[in-house]
Amino acid sequence: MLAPEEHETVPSHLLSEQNVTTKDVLSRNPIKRLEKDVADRIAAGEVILRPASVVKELLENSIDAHATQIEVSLLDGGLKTIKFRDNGDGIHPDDLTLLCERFATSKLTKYEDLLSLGTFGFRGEALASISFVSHLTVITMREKSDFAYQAYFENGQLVPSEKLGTANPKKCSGVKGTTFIVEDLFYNCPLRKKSLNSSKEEYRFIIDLLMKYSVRYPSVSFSCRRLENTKFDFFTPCVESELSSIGNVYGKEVTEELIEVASSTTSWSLHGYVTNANFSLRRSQFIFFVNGRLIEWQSLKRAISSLYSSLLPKGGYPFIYIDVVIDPRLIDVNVHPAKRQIYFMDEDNIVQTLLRSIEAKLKISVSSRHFQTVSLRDTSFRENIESFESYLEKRVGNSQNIPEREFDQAASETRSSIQSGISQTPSKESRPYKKIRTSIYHSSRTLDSFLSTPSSYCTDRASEETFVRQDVSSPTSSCLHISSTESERFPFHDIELEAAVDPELYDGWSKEAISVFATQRLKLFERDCHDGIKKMLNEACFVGSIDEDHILIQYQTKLFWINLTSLLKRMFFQKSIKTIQNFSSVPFTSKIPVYRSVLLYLDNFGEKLELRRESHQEIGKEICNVLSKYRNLLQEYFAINFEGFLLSNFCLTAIPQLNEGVSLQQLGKFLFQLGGETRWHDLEFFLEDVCTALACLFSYKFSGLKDKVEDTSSTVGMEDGDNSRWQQALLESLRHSWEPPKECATNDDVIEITSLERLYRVFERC
Ligand SMILES: Nc1ncnc2c1ncn2[C@@H]1O[C@H](COP(=O)(O)OP(=O)(O)OP(=O)(O)O)[C@@H](O)[C@H]1O
Repeated sequence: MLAPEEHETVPSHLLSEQNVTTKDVLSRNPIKRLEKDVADRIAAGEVILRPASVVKELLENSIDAHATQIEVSLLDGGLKTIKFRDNGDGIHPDDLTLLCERFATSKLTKYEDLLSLGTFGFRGEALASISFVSHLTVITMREKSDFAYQAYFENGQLVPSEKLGTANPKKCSGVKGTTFIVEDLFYNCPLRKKSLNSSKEEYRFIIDLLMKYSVRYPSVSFSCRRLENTKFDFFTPCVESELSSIGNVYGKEVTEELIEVASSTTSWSLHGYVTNANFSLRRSQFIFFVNGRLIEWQSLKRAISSLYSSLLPKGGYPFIYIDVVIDPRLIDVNVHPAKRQIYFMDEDNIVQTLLRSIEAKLKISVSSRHFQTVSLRDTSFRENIESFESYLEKRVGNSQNIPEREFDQAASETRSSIQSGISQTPSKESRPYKKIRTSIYHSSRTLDSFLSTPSSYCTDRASEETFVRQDVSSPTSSCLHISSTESERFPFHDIELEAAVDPELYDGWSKEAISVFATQRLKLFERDCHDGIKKMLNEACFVGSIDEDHILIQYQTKLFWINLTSLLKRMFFQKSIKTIQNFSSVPFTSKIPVYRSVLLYLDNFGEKLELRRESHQEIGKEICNVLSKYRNLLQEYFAINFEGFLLSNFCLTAIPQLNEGVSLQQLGKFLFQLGGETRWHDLEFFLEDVCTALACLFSYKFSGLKDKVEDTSSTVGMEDGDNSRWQQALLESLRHSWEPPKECATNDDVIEITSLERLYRVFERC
């Protein structure tokens, strides 16, 4: 217990000036029980994260209820409505009262049942959670029953009949199975709703989930469509094997490249399919099932990724499907609210055995590999493998034109016609993945079929005085103004860009991991700091400009030749690392069209980069695709914002504030560098590459700098030339806190040209 006087030692920062007394600060908030509905809603938020979580829970219930057909229809990516129908066992009308009550289940009666669990469900939590965060309607009918029953639920309970003005549950017509209608998801959790992605992305997550389950459950037919459409966006017929299902869902091209792996012990067995070393995807696909349950198995994912990383080309990833059946007593499924992870007693053994098995099989394919590697001028550019996501898009887009099935009508003949329609329709898609690694820099393919060549787009650099700068005249505005001479240069038929990557792919990229990276790098900068150069830069005065990159400065009695551009890059790089996750975003008043900016840059500098003119459009398109795909990461960590999903309207809308402005001319280079040179697959590389691109962007002159320069006492021999004015302003930024590395003293960034003492000696000799 604290002595009374010890209470007075409250940290001063807790006391504001507004007459807050020590007593107020110490007044306690007593512990109270949360209201039941608040507690239930919080618990529900752990189980139901997004529309895809609802579909996952309902899907698992359907499989538990022996369904062989599952149909999902969505309005607004599931945010407005999820209609989910199965042809499973149905629910007994007597069970409807408890159906959505928390901890009410037909699958578990005592704790020990967990040790022999043969179902997905066991907690009696899923439907309750859904009913706490949405309006839920259930229509269900059991076999041989005369009626179906329709029931409305809210907050875990049947809505009282008086409130509805009709019986609840009430009898209605129907077919065997259960339909769930989930409306206005998160209507009472506005923050959660806000944090969700666009409905298009939420829709993708659901399709991705259905794809994975359809591989593991080939005897179940899955379909998904937008509620407003009659045609299915995704459909899988019942097939005999997982391999056929992979072919149907991910493409025959993948199945042709798969190797089967299998292994077993007395307590577990596994089998699966993995792609060989001659084949790669642009995005990894890991599908892990344990005892029929889809899980995230991070340790296995990491181990397999590192095995393939030495075999596949940079930017190439494998397709992995592994199904493990294990004695239920050796796992604990009750470790994650959304059941995405499980605890294994024999995990290391399983992982090691599987790795050995994959390695052995891969060795065979490596020895006969037919990978062609083209040496790239700029090796960090992505291969021209068609992207997995656009491939999915195509498959999803090429949906079968199947008439809508009514919810309340049995239509088995429709189903069989759907299935026969599918099996008879040969796949028209072009080969989705290319085995041959080619650089888009050197690709001879052009996009002329859908893009007109922007011959008039080549601009004279001198006339291209297009600058972006912060509005210094208005201190309240943090917007950048563009005075662009750009006009609509060329028409093109539009191309849809890739949407953002699945955030779950980057779940290892936690805020803590990024802070650790930044802290380590900053410590390194400190350790590697050249104190002499630091002091000199702080105190030196500008003497004159040598060229765009170099200046002369005077420090004490010495004259130094400085590579200003190189020092600025180092400084802005450090500043970027320091600010990761904390950048303030500076929006452009006019958005920057990404495709045209990159083309402008390539038209001017492509030759220097040894790029063929006819490949510029293709590179531009690929850069837009990559930036569009990783837009969420760039926004979250660097405040670099994009908008638009079409090539024509894809724009850069904001950049982080590292300096007071940037040159529009440099923006083209920046976008080219960001999209073409960032290594997205690894957290450290990603952070480093984006910081490098930002450093390059901000270390060049922009017109606003000229206005900022005044004659100061630190200026000697001021020249009128354009360079010297902005170089002086940039020299000022080098005086701020940063750590010039020791390397600057040896790599010609800082060279002592002469000193007063040496000059005296020369004069003396004269
Ligand atoms: N599609 C369905 N067909 C038949 N019965 C169902 C269906 N969905 C749910 N049920 C019944 O409703 C009960 C409650 O379902 P709920 O999803 O809330 O919990 P659970 O599946 O038992 O456990 P968990 O919360 O772990 O998923 C189930 O135990 C099952 O008896």
